Amino acid sequence: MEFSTNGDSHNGFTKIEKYNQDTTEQLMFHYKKVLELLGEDAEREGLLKTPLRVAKAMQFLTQGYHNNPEDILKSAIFKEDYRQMVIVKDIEVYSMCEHHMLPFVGRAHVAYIPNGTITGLSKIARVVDAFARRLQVQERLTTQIKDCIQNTLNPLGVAVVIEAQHMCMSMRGVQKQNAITTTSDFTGAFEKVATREEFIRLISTKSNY
Ligand SMILES: Nc1nc2c(ncn2[C@@H]2O[C@H](COP(=O)(O)OP(=O)(O)OP(=O)(O)O)[C@@H](O)[C@H]2O)c(=O)[nH]1
Ligand SMILES: [Zn+2]
Repeated sequence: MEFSTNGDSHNGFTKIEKYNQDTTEQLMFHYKKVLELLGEDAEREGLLKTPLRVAKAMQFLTQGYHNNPEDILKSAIFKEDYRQMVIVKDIEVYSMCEHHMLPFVGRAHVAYIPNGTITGLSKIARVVDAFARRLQVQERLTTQIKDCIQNTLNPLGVAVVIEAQHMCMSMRGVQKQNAITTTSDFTGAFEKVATREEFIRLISTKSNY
């Protein structure tokens, strides 16, 4: 898959400028059919470029299949004797539920306790993105982030909490506008109640920044 970026940041996201041509053309073909099956006139002016736009959007939203999260973490590992909790909280999550291919959106809070090595803070958020930008269920997303950090950094423990709202539950189906789903997974030191409670307390505190 050819993905490249021009480094242009657009609303905080890097704009992808190049897509795999064959994949894009096939997606365009099928999305044009989807428009027609939904009762639209795919030839009307406003929809002419829609199959292309959707083809690009869907590749953007699933680009995580082409990222290797373990390599992301390994690209910035530093020896450091800090052995306390490191928490990156309020990481925006934009993912797609694998059942309806509708978004679920929320925040991830990730912590680990280093065991001789630390990783670049941004890499934690990049790992979240690499797993979120796929068709997912929130439970698997939570566990994959935890396993990746545990297996790559080998820290004393990892904790991941994700809070998210699922569009398939609000826009359609049961139509509950305010339901938030929380998932969590822990390893090592976070199995201890006191450590886990410290993590929960720290992610619940409002920052003044
Ligand atoms: N466990 C879990 N379920 C999810 C997630 N995202 C969506 N779902 C659920 O996936 C389920 C799919 O259920 P089905 O009965 O097969 O699909 P459906 O008929 O469209 O169900 P409704 O949404 O209840 O209308 C629904 O209950 C969704 O709420 C997720 O991340 N985790
Ligand atoms: Zn869904």
